[in-house]
Amino acid sequence: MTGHDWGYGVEDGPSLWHQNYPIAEGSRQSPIDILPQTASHDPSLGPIALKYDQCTSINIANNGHSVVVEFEDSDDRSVIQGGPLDNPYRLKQFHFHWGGKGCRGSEHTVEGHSYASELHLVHWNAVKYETFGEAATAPDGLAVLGIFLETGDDHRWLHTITDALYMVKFKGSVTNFKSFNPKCLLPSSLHYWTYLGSLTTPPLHESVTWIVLKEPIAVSEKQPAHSWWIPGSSHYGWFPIQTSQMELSLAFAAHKTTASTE
Ligand SMILES: NS(=O)(=O)c1ccc(C(=O)N2CCc3cc(O)c(O)cc3[C@@H]2c2ccccc2)cc1
Ligand SMILES: [Zn+2]
Repeated sequence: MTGHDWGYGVEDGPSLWHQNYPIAEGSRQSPIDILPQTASHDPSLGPIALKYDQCTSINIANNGHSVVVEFEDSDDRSVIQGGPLDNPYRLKQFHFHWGGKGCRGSEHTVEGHSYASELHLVHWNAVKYETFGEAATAPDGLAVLGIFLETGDDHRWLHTITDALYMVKFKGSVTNFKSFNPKCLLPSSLHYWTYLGSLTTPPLHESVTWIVLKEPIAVSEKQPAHSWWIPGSSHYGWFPIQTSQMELSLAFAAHKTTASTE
């Protein structure tokens, strides 16, 4: 998996990915434009359940396409279940899709409306598959929870992540990022749309059950106040950087409360 044969530029962007990844022209490719009026209500779909209490984040890394927070996934301590899923799926990582300077970067759209950004919490089916890599190629291997980010009030905890971005400026950099619980990134409602789709980046495997929350979370204009290119990344990673450089341990020390989710 070379990280530099695709990107978001003119020479290597999404419209060209099919050259190296023919599945780009497959039958269940993501992202999509979500049309709530035509989405069929499926009464057999129950609520999704997130068990993130014993979350163990390990590190934050810049893989050249995005900044990813990895989790310990050796057991079922952090899982998503319910909704369209037949069994629990383990949290593996989360990452964001930000837009270019001043442009809106969500991957999914709702009736053509783009959001400022989109958070993806990536989970894998450890009941049926031995490893994440194996699950990532299976049609029921992954479940990704998509959460839209909209500009609005200052998000109390997002600064913890944006402050950490200083540590992973360059592609391939990794830094410790312990005890971050993504529960604080959830909106108050877990109402969702769901469909069978794919990874939104190469290798574009058609292995994702998408669960996209209807309610966005708010990030303040201040948070993406200025953004900058992540040197060394093939992706114009316009990540919001806070002016206040808070000590990461200090931010986590404050981070003992977990958001309540219904
Ligand atoms: N946006 S998304 O659909 O939620 C998504 C989910 C997972 C992954 C992921 O884990 N990938 C794909 C991209 C990638 C790039 C790398 O440089 C890398 O080292 C790993 C990955 C992994 C991946 C690679 C190969 C098979 C499966 C996953 C990427 C995107
Ligand atoms: Zn993603």
